Amino acid sequence: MTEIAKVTVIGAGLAGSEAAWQIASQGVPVRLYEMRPVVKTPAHHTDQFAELVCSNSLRANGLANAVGVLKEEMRRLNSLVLGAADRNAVPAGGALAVDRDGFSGEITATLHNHPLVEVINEELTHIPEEGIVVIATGPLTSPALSNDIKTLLGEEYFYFYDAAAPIVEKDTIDMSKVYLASRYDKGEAAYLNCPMTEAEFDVFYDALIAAETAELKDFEKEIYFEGCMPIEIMMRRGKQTALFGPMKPVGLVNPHTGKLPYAVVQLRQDNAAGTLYNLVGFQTHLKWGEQKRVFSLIPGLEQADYVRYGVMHRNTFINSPKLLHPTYQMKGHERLFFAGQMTGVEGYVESAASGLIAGINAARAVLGQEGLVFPEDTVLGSMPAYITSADPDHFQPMNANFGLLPKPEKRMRSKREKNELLALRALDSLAGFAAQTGLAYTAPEDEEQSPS
Ligand SMILES: Cc1cc2nc3c(=O)[nH]c(=O)nc-3n(C[C@H](O)[C@H](O)[C@H](O)COP(=O)(O)OP(=O)(O)OC[C@H]3O[C@@H](n4cnc5c(N)ncnc54)[C@H](O)[C@@H]3O)c2cc1C
Repeated sequence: MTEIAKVTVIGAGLAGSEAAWQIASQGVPVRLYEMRPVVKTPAHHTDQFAELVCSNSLRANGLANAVGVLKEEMRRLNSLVLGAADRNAVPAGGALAVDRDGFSGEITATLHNHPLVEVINEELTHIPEEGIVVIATGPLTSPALSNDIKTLLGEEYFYFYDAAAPIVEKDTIDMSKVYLASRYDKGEAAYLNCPMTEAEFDVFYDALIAAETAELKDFEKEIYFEGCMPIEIMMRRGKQTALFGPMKPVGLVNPHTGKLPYAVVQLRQDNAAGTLYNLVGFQTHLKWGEQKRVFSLIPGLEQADYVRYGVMHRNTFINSPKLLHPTYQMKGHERLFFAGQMTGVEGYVESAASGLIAGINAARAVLGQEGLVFPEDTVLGSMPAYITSADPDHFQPMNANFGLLPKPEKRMRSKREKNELLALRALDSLAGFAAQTGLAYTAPEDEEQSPS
């Protein structure tokens, strides 16, 4: 019998651990490289796999929230990370929070004890030149490997920090107050514009410069020197600065009044489906609650729902819209897979979810099977669909959210009903996909017993 080739997984974080598990679960051997504790990162404290570097919460657990649906999908596909999280859960209301040592300890032991997993505690400084490789080295990828990846991808497609503006759901914008226009009517009217009077701008300005900001970690302080300025810092330099910058009204006559507004906040379409819009130039370091409070002073955004708040933090990630297939394979280098935060998915669960898909597909590549593109109406599939189809010129990482899923066929009365429908549709779609592709799938007990 011919020996099955080993897959190399680099990084035993949330994504790499899940990827290694999924590969080994398909009978394919894995060589898993983890540099800790030999080489440390600025945020990890232990030598354990899948260490949670900050909060011990994996966020909402129910189906009312997209990240809850994502967890349920992962449970059904035999996820190591979700299994360990459920077994090490601590009381946290509607959230899934874990005993961090128990959680990471279980994942570490499971992989160490797996007969198909060889663990090597070593920093890889170069991408191996042969074989199938999953690169899952996370937001704090070691500098040597970062340089090697940057050389492979091209400097312009590799980023060291994430300076993202908030993103809102289009359905929650008050469309009676905003207008569609491009500056000087050039090209198609691509922006939704939120106009402000001088009095509205003054109130907004005072609230913004006094709002509370999140604390920067020491290793994140370099960010501001890379030429990226948070909106609140720009505003603190003087009231006029933003009026000549991101809030400049020139060329944006308000068709409701026939006049130029005093200031404008522009919203740019963020996904192909047109369900999400970002606040152009509003990268910010304000605390999330403060963003909701201050940005609700922008006409049209009073009731807006945020699928992602603005952030500025150290984050190694790549331009996935240019570089990746939805299988998490690199275009033109299909033996290389990327997984985790570095692909532009954001969060513990999302990182593990991308590891799950990359792992399944890496094993399939070794076995000579075609890669699987998960359906876009599952939360698992909506993430690679987003990161590989977003605008490459303004690409920023993204959390799981219902705005990434195709709209329901019929209009629902309330957002709650719409989300319920999207959640059930996602789980149905995953069950159908698993049946069709032969993916190992565990139905929940009530589904198994149902007569249909
Ligand atoms: C400071 C900080 C706080 C965060 N807090 C949260 C939070 O509270 N909630 C949340 O949902 N998300 C949070 N995130 C975002 C993100 O979800 C986590 O970083 C998550 O751990 C990403 O998973 P990952 O598998 O991509 O990377 P990681 O979990 O970081 O795993 C990458 C692994 O690769 C290893 N590695 C790196 N380079 C090499 C190399 N050259 N050779 C071998 N091994 C290597 C690292 O040691 C690490 O173990 C935070 C991120 C940061 C940076």
